[in-house]
Amino acid sequence: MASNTDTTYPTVTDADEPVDVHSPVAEHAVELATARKDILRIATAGSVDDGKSTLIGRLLYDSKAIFEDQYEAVARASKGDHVDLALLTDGLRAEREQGITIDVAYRYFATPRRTFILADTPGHVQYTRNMVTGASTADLAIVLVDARKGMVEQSRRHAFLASLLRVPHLVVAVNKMDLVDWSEEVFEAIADEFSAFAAKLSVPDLTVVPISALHGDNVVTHSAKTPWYEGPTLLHHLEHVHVASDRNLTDARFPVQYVVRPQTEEHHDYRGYAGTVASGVFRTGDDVQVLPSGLTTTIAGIDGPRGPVDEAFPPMAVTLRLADDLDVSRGDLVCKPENAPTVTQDLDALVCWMAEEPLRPRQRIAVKHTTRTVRAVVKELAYRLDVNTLHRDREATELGLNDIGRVRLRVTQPLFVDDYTRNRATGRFILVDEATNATVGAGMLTPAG
Ligand SMILES: Nc1nc2c(ncn2[C@@H]2O[C@H](COP(=O)(O)OP(=O)(O)OP(=O)(O)O)[C@@H](O)[C@H]2O)c(=O)[nH]1
Repeated sequence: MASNTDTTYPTVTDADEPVDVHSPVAEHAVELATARKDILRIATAGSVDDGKSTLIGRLLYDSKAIFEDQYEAVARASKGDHVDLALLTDGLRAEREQGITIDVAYRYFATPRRTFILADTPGHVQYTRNMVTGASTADLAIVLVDARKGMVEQSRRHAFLASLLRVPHLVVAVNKMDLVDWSEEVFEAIADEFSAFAAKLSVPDLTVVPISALHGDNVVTHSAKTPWYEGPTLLHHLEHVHVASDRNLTDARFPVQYVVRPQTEEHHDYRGYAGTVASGVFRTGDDVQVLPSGLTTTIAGIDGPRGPVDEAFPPMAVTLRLADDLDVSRGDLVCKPENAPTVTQDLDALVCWMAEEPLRPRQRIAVKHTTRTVRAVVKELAYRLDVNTLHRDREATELGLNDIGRVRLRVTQPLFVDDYTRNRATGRFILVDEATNATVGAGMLTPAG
């Protein structure tokens, strides 16, 4: 068997992010994951001016994730008494958006305990779309609320989306506490209202923190202004929230991203299948099944970026070597014979529509599911959901921009799917306009109800 320790294989980039598939950030994430650092993926949401940029700036600054010269530039550009940390975030955001139509910017920061990948989803325009994009892979969502305004319609909407996307942990950051005199009553009223709403949504874990992003209170260090608050600071919670058990380590799913066949003399008989483990655990010697062929074999070896590894689990990017020379190609799925996903051409999903041009029955569209892209036709729109009242409008004939509804699709080739509630990686897909290649929707395969 060929050894690969001195061979550089291309890095897997696109199995984990639904939209920003080729970003260097995704590559970096894979790097970090394979280095086995503990990673927390965070999605942020808030309405305009709630202080999201300031909070992100504060987290980056206080965790020393920015360079001194960046801070000095921001300090010089700030008006008034305070250094405007939002300039930092907005500056980065502007840089990121130059020339590319990506709405979600990913940022990194790290503490000795954890590495954080923060999906910064601009609140004002198309927030549903941005949040769906950012939150579908998130371990935790932060919803910002302005303490002066309390819970507003968008807070409800963001909490609803986080629960719809099955984000396991929700944090409500009650910001601008300095503007309500650090009032415990104001904070408690918001916390109570939010908890009551979250209880209706099956939010598994809710934490509410009183903060001032501008002044840094309870963001990284405990504030002397809120002696009545005994909970964790925001960063402490982010560092300690327990996420390992949120990952599905039961159902082994490895969507093949590409076949690795180095063209060098030395490695001419090497063949591996590269991808990111979507769920479950793969070990050398395991019996596996490849879909759609249904053929079975065993794993001869697993190669990580730094050489062979004994086992692979999500979200590690690895190359699997199989004992038999099967015909495996991009879009195939490696799983375990006794625990295969559903193979189907009929998708029944909650779809969040993200295009100006509405979604309508009989429309043709492309479906991108894990590493497989297939053509599809919209068979039926069962209902459109009102996110504020949770009412289902069964008379609806189309889904407009940012609408959510239950849609049935028929795809031209089988997909290997799981229920989204069980497996976020194989239970979601994105909808792509065939003509423009733009992402126009995101779907979650959840049981019809
Ligand atoms: N007093 C006070 N002002 C704050 C606090 N956090 C943010 N602000 C101010 O609120 C305004 C809006 O903050 P941003 O961080 O730009 O708000 P945002 O939600 O990120 O807005 P977008 O980026 O446009 O979505 C700015 O003037 C901030 O300085 C806070 O804790 N206290």
